[in-house]
Amino acid sequence: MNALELLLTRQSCSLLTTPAPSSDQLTTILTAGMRVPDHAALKPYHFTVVENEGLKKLSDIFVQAIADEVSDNTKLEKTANMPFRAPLIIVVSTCYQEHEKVPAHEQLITAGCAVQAMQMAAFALGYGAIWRTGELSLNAKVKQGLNIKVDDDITGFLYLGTPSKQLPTKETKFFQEKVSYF
Ligand SMILES: Cc1cc2nc3c(=O)[nH]c(=O)nc-3n(C[C@H](O)[C@H](O)[C@H](O)COP(=O)(O)O)c2cc1C
Repeated sequence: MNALELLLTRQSCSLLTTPAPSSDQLTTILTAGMRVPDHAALKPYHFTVVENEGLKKLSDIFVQAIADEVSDNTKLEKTANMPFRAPLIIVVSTCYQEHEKVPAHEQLITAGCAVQAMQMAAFALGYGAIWRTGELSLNAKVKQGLNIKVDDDITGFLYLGTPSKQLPTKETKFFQEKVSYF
């Protein structure tokens, strides 16, 4: 797949199964994540790779994070199952740094670019992926369980794996309504 084909046809896939990217492929994906636009080269992100027993650990963290507020078993079960929607998850979080020229929102954007870059690398390798956040990404107990500082942000849970179903190609979104010429 060439670069333009990737950019013009990419789409997320939420139906993911094994195999996950191999160790070498994961290296490629993480390396792509490091190659993002980054003002002052702060590397204001962290990647937590969740696989194998890590998926169960993440599931436990999710459930414990909401257990005090939620008693509905269906919701608890749904939450427990979330990490098992893919064989590999990369949690991308920020590592905000004080910098006179680089405000926090720019650092968040860089971390977001890393999610996108890793998703694109996964697509180029023939895998599917979807970027998720949701209320758990804002939950302090989830951050604590993942060793993420409470003042940092979880930019995304990038779910990765092999598409279990070929989804129809989405229609092209036309740029005309979003572009003006000055
Ligand atoms: C920051 C961010 C957070 C997102 N969070 C979720 C989410 O929690 N759940 C979800 O189903 N999709 C989420 N999405 C959307 C999907 O990643 C995906 O972009 C969307 O389903 C549209 O599919 P497409 O990428 O094929 O256009 C999020 C996207 C972004 C950029």
